[in-house]
Amino acid sequence: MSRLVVVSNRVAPINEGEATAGGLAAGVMDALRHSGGLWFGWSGQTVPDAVVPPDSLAPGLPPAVARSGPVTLYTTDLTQRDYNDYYRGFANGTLWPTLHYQTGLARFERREFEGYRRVNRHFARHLAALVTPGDVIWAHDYHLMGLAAGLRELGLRNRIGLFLHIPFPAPAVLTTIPVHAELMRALCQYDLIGFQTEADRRAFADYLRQEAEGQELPDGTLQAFGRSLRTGVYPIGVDVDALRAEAALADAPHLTALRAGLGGRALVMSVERLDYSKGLRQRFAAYERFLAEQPDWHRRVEYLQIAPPSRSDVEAYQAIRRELEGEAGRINGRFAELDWTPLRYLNRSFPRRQLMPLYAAAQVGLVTPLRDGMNLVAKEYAAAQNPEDPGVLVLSQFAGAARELDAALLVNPHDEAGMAMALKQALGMAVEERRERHAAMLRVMRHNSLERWRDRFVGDLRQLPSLVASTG
Ligand SMILES: O=P(O)(O)OC[C@H]1O[C@H](O[C@H]2O[C@H](CO)[C@@H](O)[C@H](O)[C@H]2O)[C@H](O)[C@@H](O)[C@@H]1O
Ligand SMILES: O=c1ccn([C@@H]2O[C@H](COP(=O)(O)OP(=O)(O)O)[C@@H](O)[C@H]2O)c(=O)[nH]1
Repeated sequence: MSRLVVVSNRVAPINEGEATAGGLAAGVMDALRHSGGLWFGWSGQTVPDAVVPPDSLAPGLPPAVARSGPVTLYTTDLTQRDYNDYYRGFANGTLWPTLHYQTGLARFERREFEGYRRVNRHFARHLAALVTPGDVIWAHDYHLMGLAAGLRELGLRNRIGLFLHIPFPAPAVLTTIPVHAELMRALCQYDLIGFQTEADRRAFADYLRQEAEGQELPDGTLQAFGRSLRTGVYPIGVDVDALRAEAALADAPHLTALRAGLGGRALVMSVERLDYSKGLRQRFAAYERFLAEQPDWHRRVEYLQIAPPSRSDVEAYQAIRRELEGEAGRINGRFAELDWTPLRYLNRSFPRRQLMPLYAAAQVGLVTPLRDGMNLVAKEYAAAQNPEDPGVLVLSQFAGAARELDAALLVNPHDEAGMAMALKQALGMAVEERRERHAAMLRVMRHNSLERWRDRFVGDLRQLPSLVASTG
């Protein structure tokens, strides 16, 4: 069978047990561990600009190689300029906010877009030296919308697919990016584009129809910018059994410490990168409202928020961090007692295997992003629960996960009063209802597993008729 070559900006840490930076790295590593293959991406390190001359067409330093089980990891450093223009600039200053419907936080600099294209071409050159004609190439996420175009320029005719982990917005939102047409033209050099939800796939097809005179054929093929490509919906899943085994480690020392601190109080828990798209500000406000309206819950509940800093050199991330620090202090100042801290706010990351027993100990998982491609934490929380006495997942209707986990308590993350009510409902929910909701979520998660996500995407990519794969 043809070899699988994975490309993403972020790769998982090589050392087992280190905290993964986000759902993509966690999901791809879990998926690749079974099938094996080659994974190429950024090392997470930057080097001074002087290492690579500014106008160099060469891809820079040769990639470093490491092995993690059956996965061979090739990683490359970014120069400071590339990091600034591509990662911090166009990817996380323009694409991330816009694709999450936060156009007010997006900026656009032509120079950064050029940097984005330059790094995509550099990735393509590195990759071209590693792949053979029979390999299938599976690229990931918004950082690499231009990778297939770079590979085609170098003459590669391999089947190339992209899975977009984050939302694809309505055309009216995407077109706020001044270079949307150039970006989408490059994106159409992929043979297969996968989305988390049908709404995302539909929005992409709508864009091509409305803005690029595209067409959708009866068999689902899209035609635009002189290309034919396929699309599909592949919700990323989790390995329920592996997560349940991690969650069952009841003697973990950090769990003992948590239990001692709780002293029998109910635990409400949230975990995410400190990102404005995750809805922390609105969630803090909802919790404050809950405490103000439900004095009988004082001293009987604690909210643990784990929020490791992320992309901290992007201004919008610095602003949300400052704001949340202030809010956490204010809420505790308003309600805390000598023997009760209602909100514990931790700005550090934990390895996932340490998080799982904590989820299992939490009566409520509060996952309320303003927008999210999927949100794996929602699935991990549900997987961690004891089926006989499960906790309740309170989930944003705007997370991709809500399409599958509709047995959760769904909330609008902009509705503080609604979230406060949902929290009360979750904390008081009878065990029969909790079991029913949990069983329904577990059924969906077992069906839409991580394995199925990988197998369906890679299977569809492998099966593309060669005509589709080679036109261009
Ligand atoms: O690489 P970083 O800049 O540190 O950010 C971490 C990752 O965040 C995003 O994750 C997304 O993928 C998840 C898995 O499919 C999905 O559940 C979540 O909703 C998305 O936000 C980002 O898309 C990744 O590229 C980043 O590596
Ligand atoms: O301290 C932390 C915080 C998060 N995560 C993991 O990071 C991923 C976050 O993925 P999600 O899809 O929820 O959001 P993203 O960060 O990718 O936007 C999940 O697997 C979490 O378990 C982790 O291992 N340690």
